[in-house]
Amino acid sequence: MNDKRLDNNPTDEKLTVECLRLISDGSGVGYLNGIATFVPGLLPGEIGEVEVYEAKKKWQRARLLRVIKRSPERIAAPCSVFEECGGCQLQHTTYEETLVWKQRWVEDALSRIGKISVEVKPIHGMASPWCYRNKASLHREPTGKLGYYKGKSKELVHFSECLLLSERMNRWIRLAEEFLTDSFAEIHTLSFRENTKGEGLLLLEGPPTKALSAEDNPEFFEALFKEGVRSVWGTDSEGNLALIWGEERFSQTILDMTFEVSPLSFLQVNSLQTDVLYSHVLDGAALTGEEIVWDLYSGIGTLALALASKAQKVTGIEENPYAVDNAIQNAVNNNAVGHVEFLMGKVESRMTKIDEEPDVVVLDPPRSGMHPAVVQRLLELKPQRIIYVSCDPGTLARDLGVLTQGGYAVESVQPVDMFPWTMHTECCCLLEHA
Ligand SMILES: C[S@@+](CC[C@H](N)C(=O)[O-])C[C@H]1O[C@@H](n2cnc3c(N)ncnc32)[C@H](O)[C@@H]1O
Repeated sequence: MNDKRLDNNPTDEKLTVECLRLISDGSGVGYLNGIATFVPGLLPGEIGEVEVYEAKKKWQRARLLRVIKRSPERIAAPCSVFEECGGCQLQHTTYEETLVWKQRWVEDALSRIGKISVEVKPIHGMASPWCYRNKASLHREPTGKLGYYKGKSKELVHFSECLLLSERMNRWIRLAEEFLTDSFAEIHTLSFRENTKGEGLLLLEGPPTKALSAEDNPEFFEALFKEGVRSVWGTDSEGNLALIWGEERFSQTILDMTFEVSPLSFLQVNSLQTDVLYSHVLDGAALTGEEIVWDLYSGIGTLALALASKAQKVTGIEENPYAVDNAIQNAVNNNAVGHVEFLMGKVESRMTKIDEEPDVVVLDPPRSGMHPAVVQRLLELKPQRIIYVSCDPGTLARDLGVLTQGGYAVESVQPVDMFPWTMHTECCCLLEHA
């Protein structure tokens, strides 16, 4: 059936489409003979010449060949590899316009998927939306060249400067390209992290062939140290995480608290906006000091510890053992021992074994949202307030739909732009039990 349509509509045929809106992957959408046609790079109000490369019964994807009528919101993408690189989807329009669309995507998801009628607060954008990422994962070619994957492919896109990273982190990447040509040949991925002090951590990933050693390339480590990198991690001969060189502890400051983070633990990638996001969580939780609080998907304990001084007790649940170790140490470092407990395991199974009933639940699941068993358990426990932090409006809307049918009201939805120029949007939602 699909092939037949493609036969009737050969891929090299040039067609004209008018873009009506942006969908949540950043593509423009218009209609060709009543078929929804998704065109990355086309903006609302624009007319584009396109060619279809994938056709289904009800929708098709097309490649933009040229813009015939231009939107006043179109800008020249500041990044020279924007069109090839999969990292950003929205650099062809103004920052203000990207915020307008992110706001709409949240509103649409909540009403269409969740069937929720709520006024979404204006998105909290960034005053300066560049150089915000504190983490970069680069893939490596045998030549030593580093790059990002192009879209969902394994094709590498090289760049001289990524505008989402600090100048310092871009320099670390150049150093790695310069020095890692012959040594560490088996390394296929390099992940840098930078904290708010400008200190860095590097994780080298590859197959567990032999233990990595700083002796194999001392010039590289010296050069990194001069530029602020404080530790390099890799694997030992059994494939376990091992410090190759430098300081064991790497920490990040959030809301004036200090958190140790292992190379394999989750950390919010936008340091400035993390404070904004967490402030909304603290406001939503509205703690008086009496409450039993759960922090589900607690990572290195950032939210749990930010809440601890205002609660009777906070219990965090997290499946990543490195993150749980960090959280336990972070409780000691931030004088919260006795107020917090961190449990390791999957939220869906671990939460059924806790012998206490929470008044307030804060949760920040991965993009896939909550496991259905977690939603059901929350409906049984009926905490008075739930603060749901989400990086995916679609799964957020799905979960909120179930919670609202089970007796919760969505009191507020606050989008925060944690990922400028990309299609991603973070939200902090407050729910109250009736
Ligand atoms: C989006 S992060 C949030 C972490 C933390 N709240 C923060 O702001 O840094 C999600 C966390 O959930 C953990 N996770 C993912 N699935 C899980 C599950 N089924 N049970 C427990 N933890 C899970 C991940 O390891 C990660 O640390």
